[in-house]
Amino acid sequence: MRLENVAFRYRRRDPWVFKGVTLSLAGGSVTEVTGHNGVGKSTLLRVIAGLRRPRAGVVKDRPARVGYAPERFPVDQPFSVRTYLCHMAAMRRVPADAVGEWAERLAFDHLLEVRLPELSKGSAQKVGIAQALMADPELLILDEPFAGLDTATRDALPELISGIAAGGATVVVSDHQRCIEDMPGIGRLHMADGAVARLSSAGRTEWAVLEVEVPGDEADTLETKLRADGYRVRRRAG
Ligand SMILES: Nc1ncnc2c1ncn2[C@@H]1O[C@H](COP(=O)(O)OP(=O)(O)OP(=O)(O)O)[C@@H](O)[C@H]1O
Repeated sequence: MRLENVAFRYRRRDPWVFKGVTLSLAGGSVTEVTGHNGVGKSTLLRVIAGLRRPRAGVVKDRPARVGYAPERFPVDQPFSVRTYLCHMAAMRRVPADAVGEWAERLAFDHLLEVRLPELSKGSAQKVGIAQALMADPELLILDEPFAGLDTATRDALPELISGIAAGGATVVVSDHQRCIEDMPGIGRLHMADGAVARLSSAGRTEWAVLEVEVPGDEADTLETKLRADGYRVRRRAG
């Protein structure tokens, strides 16, 4: 699919979230979107998914079957996990067996009878991811899927994502935590100042290690900033 000169703002008098965005997203590719908080990653993902219409420009050749997992899964619906997922499966004409299979793969099968509002943040995140994956999507959009996940699921998700891309789907992931940055062949989009730049991985293969000491109360902010700018950050205790 392709975005041509796409611009978006929420309301007519609002500032543009982004402008002049032209990019192609190939079938079989995984693309990581990075950028500071509030720069417009979720908004770009919603436009790519077709949930928001661009105010200018065009989106061409969006695949028909889209799976989208929002940054925060809306848990205020009065259903159990099973009822919700079976309903989503029926809407997408997916056999109901898929619910149990995905619940097992994402390790929340013990929560199928729990009501959505009673889920923990990470478990709700898994349900949101499952409903996106279940649709056998040709375009898969995951907005910060790693946030709040337990280690086992966080470790398993990159392989799941690359498997879906290997089947020909176009995958776009916003990933503050940089959990998929080392995925072979991954494409990178970086958002800043209302523009989207494609970063090449060429020239980025040789990494230097720089030790920096910062005041403890600034460490979290700085870490987030550095990660959003595309750097790898490792914390040392003490
Ligand atoms: N529904 C909305 N209505 C109006 N403005 C919005 C809406 N959603 C987001 N915005 C604004 O659009 C801009 C981009 O927000 P967006 O959530 O896309 O950023 P983000 O890069 O995903 O942020 P984060 O990293 O914190 O998730 C922000 O200024 C935000 O306040």
